[in-house]
Amino acid sequence: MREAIEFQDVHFAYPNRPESLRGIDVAVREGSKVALVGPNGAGKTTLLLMCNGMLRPTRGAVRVGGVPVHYDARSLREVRRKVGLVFQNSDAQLFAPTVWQDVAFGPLNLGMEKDEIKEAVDRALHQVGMNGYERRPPHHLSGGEKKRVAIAGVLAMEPEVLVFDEPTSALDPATAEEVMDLLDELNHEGRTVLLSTHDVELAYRWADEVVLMESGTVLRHGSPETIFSDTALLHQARLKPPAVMDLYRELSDRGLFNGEKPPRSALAFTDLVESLAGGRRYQDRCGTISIWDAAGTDSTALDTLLASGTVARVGAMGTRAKQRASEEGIIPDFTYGVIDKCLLRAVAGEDSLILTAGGMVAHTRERIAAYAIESGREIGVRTVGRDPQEQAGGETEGREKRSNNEIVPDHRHSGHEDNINGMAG
Ligand SMILES: Nc1ncnc2c1ncn2[C@@H]1O[C@H](COP(=O)(O)OP(=O)(O)OP(=O)(O)O)[C@@H](O)[C@H]1O
Repeated sequence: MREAIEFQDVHFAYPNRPESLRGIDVAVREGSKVALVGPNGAGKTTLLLMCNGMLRPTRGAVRVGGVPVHYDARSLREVRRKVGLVFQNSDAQLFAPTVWQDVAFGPLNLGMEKDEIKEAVDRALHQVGMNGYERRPPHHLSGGEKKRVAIAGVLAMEPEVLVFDEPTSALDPATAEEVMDLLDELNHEGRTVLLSTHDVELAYRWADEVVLMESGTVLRHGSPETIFSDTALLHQARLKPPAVMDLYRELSDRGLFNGEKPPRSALAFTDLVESLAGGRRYQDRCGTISIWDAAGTDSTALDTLLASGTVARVGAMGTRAKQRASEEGIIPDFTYGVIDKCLLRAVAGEDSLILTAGGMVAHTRERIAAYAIESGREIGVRTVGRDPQEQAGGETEGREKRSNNEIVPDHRHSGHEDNINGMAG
């Protein structure tokens, strides 16, 4: 796999200051999700500003897509087309009088034709769920909305790599999770995502790879499990372990675990505890997860499923799905960590429905199927309106009987958000 961005022995000092970066060697693989983690002043922002040539190393080299950045106007234009940078503070990024003008700024600068600009802006606003806000002044938006517009401004230039400095800082927990969902969506579309954060919970469950920085150096680059299970390393970086890792370690110290891989989510943690407690205690029969493609126009099959009363919980995953849920009058129970939450419900014997769109439909099916195989559970999965119920290995008997005895949940009028749970993955 190619490297999206490479830093080779990168040093950097702000004028009249000691070095903020002291020999950084890091490669970010194409298509990966990488978190730069470290305490205040570690050099995360400084390193991110190198990704699209906003800062130039005082020594060393930066390569984007295998090509060294040369810092002349042509090379910088090329790099900025490939790498989109979203600042920590959206107010520093948004300056035009309207949302539309703000998002159009990048494409305009790239010299796109009028029609192309319109198409790029519409597409980007749609992607982040901010269509309808075109005429609004950005400074009148909420923090979460500003962040989405800032992301749209970058997406309008169709970059291959997205770089976010502290994407969730100053956002409330639910908005932060929704922004992370959006980042996942963008990654599933094939983009590399690199972000900086102090939030160890976020980095632990989200990232494929973690780069731990301290005092302008990389202390370690590795898997989230390796980095967050190393107490001495975290101590050196003045960070604390994620809650799920803390629990895992305490239980390990009491001899309850025996070298199992540390879990990264509530789902994985629950499975681990259950297996050590002697296997399944309840509900041999798992629920079915139905998936509805929110990009589709026909909602007849969705109406039929909801009217059947078999769906105990509904999750909406991704911007398009959340918009569509609102248009259909559905109030979702889960709006983040949706697949894991529906898998947890399925294991407890409940049927659920996931609204999602585009490439996320296939991803959701794959993730459910992979979990069913991994856990040896018979979890039903089907795409609403497309295929009959499939069983990831199991029988369906008893399903209707159980649902007939349940109170029919009405997702079009009620529903609730789960409490924010730092462990939900
Ligand atoms: N514009 C600047 N001028 C001078 N020094 C700076 C500037 N920006 C950052 N620094 C210094 O560079 C070092 C690294 O700062 P940087 O902002 O990159 O760290 P960080 O890991 O992103 O920190 P934080 O998590 O607090 O945002 C710090 O010592 C900081 O004081």
